[in-house]
Amino acid sequence: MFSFIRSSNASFAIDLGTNNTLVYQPHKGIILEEPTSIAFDSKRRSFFECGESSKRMVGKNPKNIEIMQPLSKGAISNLTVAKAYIKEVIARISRKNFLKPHIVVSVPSDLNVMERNAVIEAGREGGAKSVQLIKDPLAAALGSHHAVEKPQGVLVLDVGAGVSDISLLSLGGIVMSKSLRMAGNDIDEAIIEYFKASKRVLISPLDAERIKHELGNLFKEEEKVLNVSVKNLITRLPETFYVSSLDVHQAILPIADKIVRLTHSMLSELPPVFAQDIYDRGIVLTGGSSMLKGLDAYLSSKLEIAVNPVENPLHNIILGAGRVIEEERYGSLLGA
Ligand SMILES: Nc1ncnc2c1ncn2[C@@H]1O[C@H](COP(=O)(O)OP(=O)(O)OP(=O)(O)O)[C@@H](O)[C@H]1O
Repeated sequence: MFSFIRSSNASFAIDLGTNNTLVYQPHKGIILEEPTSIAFDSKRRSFFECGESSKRMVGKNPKNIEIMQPLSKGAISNLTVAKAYIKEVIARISRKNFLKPHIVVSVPSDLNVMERNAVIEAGREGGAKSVQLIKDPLAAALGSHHAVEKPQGVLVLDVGAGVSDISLLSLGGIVMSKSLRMAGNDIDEAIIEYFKASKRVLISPLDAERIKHELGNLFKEEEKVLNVSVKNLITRLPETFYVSSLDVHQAILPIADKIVRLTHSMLSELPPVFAQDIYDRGIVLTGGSSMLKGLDAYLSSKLEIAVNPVENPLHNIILGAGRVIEEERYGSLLGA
């Protein structure tokens, strides 16, 4: 299975997320962490900047330059853009290596065959010698040092940017999983919509994310405010607006409740043989959006189960995928 690790071609693990891409090189660690975005110049008909430098152009780009995201809600939404993006990532990571690399890409557990094939095609045409896939929940559990290979249940809730996924793992595989194509980006969107409808102001996506990070809290606390530049939808003019954490709380609750319902539906369908394990150990909470203040306590209070956030929610999938290429015993977790 793991012949490629010993071959002369380099191997890399890639966490290709809706918002963030991370790359792990065996025995070096994380060597790239960037936004999953690429800029396209329609005048020259070519892609040029990718990652952080393309994200910085958002909102400041002339008409001929489009900032594109190859993924939407965890899956490749535009194959041409995805190929160009992966090609750029591979060019960067294997700059000093003339051989095509082997790559292991972590993907959401609910991708269908076409979506998985799109990742493999994008990887191969992007310049990889071979492409293998690992499912995000398995990588996340390994990255946070849970023993996925044992005959015991581990329940992982991953709330990323585009997808919320809850999976029950045992004996190195996924026993069952449920997902919702809704996560951190939808929280940003909910903030924008709330302020549009109730305050008649338009907030930019970047500010909505900043507001979420700084003021988002699923429990009502003492009011905090943040000064944000907005467009007044009545006067059509820009202005400075004070965003209140109490409004942000109202805006984000509906999405959190959808994540509660997803988790509840998984708990209610747990095979009895795993119920004891899960109620003893609780739910492993990961993904960037697990850092939304109060999410662990909110889930725990609504579902009456322990919810344990991982230490490194933005990195544990890539660290787990990295372990798979470093430790031969995990080779069986890979698939196509
Ligand atoms: N402190 C924070 N509070 C709330 N949300 C946060 C915080 N830090 C990061 N996030 C959110 O985490 C999300 C990114 O998480 P992550 O990198 O796990 O997603 P992804 O892998 O790109 O997406 P997906 O797994 O859904 O394809 C973004 O929506 C971001 O706003």
